[in-house]
Amino acid sequence: MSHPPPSAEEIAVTLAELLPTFRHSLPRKLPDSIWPESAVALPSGDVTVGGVSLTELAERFGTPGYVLDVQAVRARCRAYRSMDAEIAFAGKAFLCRRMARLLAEEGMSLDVCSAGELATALAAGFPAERILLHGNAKTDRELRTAANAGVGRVVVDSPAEIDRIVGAQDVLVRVTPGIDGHTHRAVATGVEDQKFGLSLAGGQAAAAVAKVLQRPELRLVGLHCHLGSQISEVAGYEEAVRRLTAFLAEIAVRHGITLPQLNIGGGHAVAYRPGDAEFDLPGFAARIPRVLHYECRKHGLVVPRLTLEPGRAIVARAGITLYRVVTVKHGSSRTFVAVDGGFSDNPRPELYGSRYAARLIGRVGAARERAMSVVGRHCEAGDVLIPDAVLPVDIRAGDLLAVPCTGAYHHSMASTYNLVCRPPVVAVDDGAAEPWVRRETETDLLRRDVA
Ligand SMILES: Cc1ncc(COP(=O)(O)O)c(C=O)c1O
Ligand SMILES: N[C@@H](CCCC[NH3+])C(=O)O
Repeated sequence: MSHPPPSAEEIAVTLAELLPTFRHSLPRKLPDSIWPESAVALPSGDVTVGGVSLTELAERFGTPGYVLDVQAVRARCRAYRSMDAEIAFAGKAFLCRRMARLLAEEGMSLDVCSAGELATALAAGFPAERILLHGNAKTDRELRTAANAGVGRVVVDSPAEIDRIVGAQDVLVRVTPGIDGHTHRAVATGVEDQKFGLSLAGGQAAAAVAKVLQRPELRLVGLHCHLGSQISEVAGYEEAVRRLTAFLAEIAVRHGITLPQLNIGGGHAVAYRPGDAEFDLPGFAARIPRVLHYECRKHGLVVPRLTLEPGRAIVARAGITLYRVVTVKHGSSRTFVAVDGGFSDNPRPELYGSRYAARLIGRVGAARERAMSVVGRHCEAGDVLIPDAVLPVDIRAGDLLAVPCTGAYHHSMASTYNLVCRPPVVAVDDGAAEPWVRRETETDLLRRDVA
């Protein structure tokens, strides 16, 4: 007996039922903007990054651990370097010797803000002339080390510092332009009345310029400003270019000099969770040089060389943190998934209320998912990594979790709170894993404990 052919509606229902199963039976790229481009989800529930299995990385190097996709970092360096500008990576986002060597290979410059960052860059053989020294409280030792090493430029952040700069040095004056980048107030540095820079409106920037010019061994090469961090709008940068170009014109009139460099800092936002606002780099690359050229023409200035200082936008998305679930506790109103890391490897949720996503790695979890709190291991009730992570309901001790977009300001802000050792950084590239920074051990901790 022959069956009547299925209706279009029946075919659609069958396909819809089969599709999820089919989808999970093939490797697929992780769809959202928060994973490195190379991330692939496998039918087993594992994820590979840079061609390396995250499950294998966790087994080989332990957890918690930071994973860094080398090609993702290089791709971001190249995206920025395609602009007609000097690109100085902000070392505070993530720095180790191997990273400094990668940056040198990619033709980047480097912004350092401490003796430690400077020592790391120099130990890696990073060309000193491509280093800029930042900081609102540079010590004499740091200024001396920079001078001895032949560091390219010092970015002046206070009037008193001008007297303390050692030797013949190229300097930029850091200007506070009075621009709100609409970001978290802890990282908003373009606005008035805070510790960074010299106010444009208040005249402190103009006074600093005059003071630098009084020291003949210093060469004033340009102006700098940094609006803040995790800024998603381009408009603030356009306004910064307008205000700083007007100031360059004022300097030209008052002192008869044309400054050849304009550094408008970094701060370009990334998405930490799907749907978060991201910085529009192509829009920025199209608009900023146009505004700069227009303003320079208007003021009759030679167009200065533009410098950018992205940190987060270069490394954030290249990084992933791997955690092992230690215990799952069902509280009165929520489930707590406690992992073997936390505040010490990621203080950003507590500092800025930053939000992340997490993914179960290495097995296919229950189809049903629910929001739960991924919490750290530290002795603070606020040590909550993700208050609302959507995870399979059968999550259990021993499971592996990956938190993407942790390449910037995670390793660099890690602490040893509770004397918990800091995680390693393992770089992945073309199917191979290479530790760049090893895991800290209790012996490391005790080495500093000298009495
Ligand atoms: C002077 C300076 N330049 C560049 C950066 C890099 O910022 P981001 O990592 O947000 O690009 C910072 C940090 O905010 C900074 O203080
Ligand atoms: N540490 C901050 C950014 C500060 C930028 C340094 N000026 C963060 O994790 O977002």
